[in-house]
Amino acid sequence: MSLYCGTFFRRKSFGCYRLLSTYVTKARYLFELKEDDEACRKAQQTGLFYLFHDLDPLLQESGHRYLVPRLSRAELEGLLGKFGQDSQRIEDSVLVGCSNEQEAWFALDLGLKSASSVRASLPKSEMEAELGGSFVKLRQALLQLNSVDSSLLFTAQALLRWHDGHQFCSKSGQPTQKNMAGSKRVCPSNNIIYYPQMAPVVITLVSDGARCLLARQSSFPRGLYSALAGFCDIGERVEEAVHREVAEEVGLEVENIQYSASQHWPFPNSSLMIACHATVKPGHTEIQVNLKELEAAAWFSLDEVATALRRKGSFAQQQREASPLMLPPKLAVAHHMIKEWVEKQSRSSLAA
Ligand SMILES: NC(=O)c1ccc[n+]([C@@H]2O[C@H](COP(=O)([O-])OP(=O)(O)OC[C@H]3O[C@@H](n4cnc5c(N)ncnc54)[C@H](O)[C@@H]3O)[C@@H](O)[C@H]2O)c1
Ligand SMILES: [Mg+2]
Repeated sequence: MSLYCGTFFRRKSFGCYRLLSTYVTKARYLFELKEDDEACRKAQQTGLFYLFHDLDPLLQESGHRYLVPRLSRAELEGLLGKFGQDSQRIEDSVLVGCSNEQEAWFALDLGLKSASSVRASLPKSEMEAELGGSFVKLRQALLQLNSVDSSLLFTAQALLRWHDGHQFCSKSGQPTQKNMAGSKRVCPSNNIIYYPQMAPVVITLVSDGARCLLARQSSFPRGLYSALAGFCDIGERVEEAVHREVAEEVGLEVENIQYSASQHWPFPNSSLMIACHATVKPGHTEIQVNLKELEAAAWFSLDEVATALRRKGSFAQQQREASPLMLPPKLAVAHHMIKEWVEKQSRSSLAA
């Protein structure tokens, strides 16, 4: 039997040869780049770069989709040169992933305002003209990106935003320094290490066995309803946060909490969405909406939700067609949970 097959190959590890999957090799490589500044600096020589301007990613329109261009080191140096910047600026980039072939991917923001002239914000429209693309608000581009690109851009934007907001040590007030990969910042005066943070958020799809509970905030597009979401309080377990958020927002007590999925969500800051299903006790279904948090909440039947899930078109199109219920886009974990609930309910009504 050959020791080489498909995505597996040999690597010397702990004094003996063993097979490592492509995934494990990638994970170990990324770990090395985060830990070792020299290795990361070397990876920047052959890596690819996603560009941002003031946290908006560079995108290129292609029909109804957006493509996400990446620049080689040589292309990036050429661009920086045209705007009077030297290649030192490349070290401001943050590591966001790598290919199966260990080509490292970085994100670099050339538009963030900085006190230093070396880190000057480069002019947006001139850069767009030079690059043949535009810097687009990530929220606006969401529906026109594929899931791989959106996930990568979510990570990149969150990391760039975190670095921009953590330039100073909260203890000493001194400037902090980014490591080469951008996986941490250190205060040189007291060696405090700061790591990028995410806020845990629970999102719960409550069911009474036949219907599911969806709610909307006044900031949502007209007609859009989603599952109940809320930030975890410090010291809280996920189950406690689910109980509390549902009680706070709609005045119900839930049971049978089941984890479904999770997602990193960059809006408005970096959140880790933890999606759960839960049920209310039979008969305990009367909603009391907390109007400080929500504009409305209601129970929806399987038929109403399944019909809304099948609807295609942008929110604007659906609003023009006066759709009675609009659901979150496919890439939101709320969509995934609602779909999961519809599938489960449809299976059990078929079996009945
Ligand atoms: N991806 C998805 O499917 C999906 C769906 C719904 C909501 N969300 C996200 O979930 C998040 C939380 O939902 P919500 O707004 O209903 O939360 P919420 O019900 O906890 O209410 C928000 C309020 O919580 C407080 N808060 C406590 N900790 C906070 C923190 N770390 N950051 C910001 N505010 C904090 C603030 O007062 C804020 O106004 C939102 O940011 C939203 O973007 C994602
Ligand atoms: Mg909420």
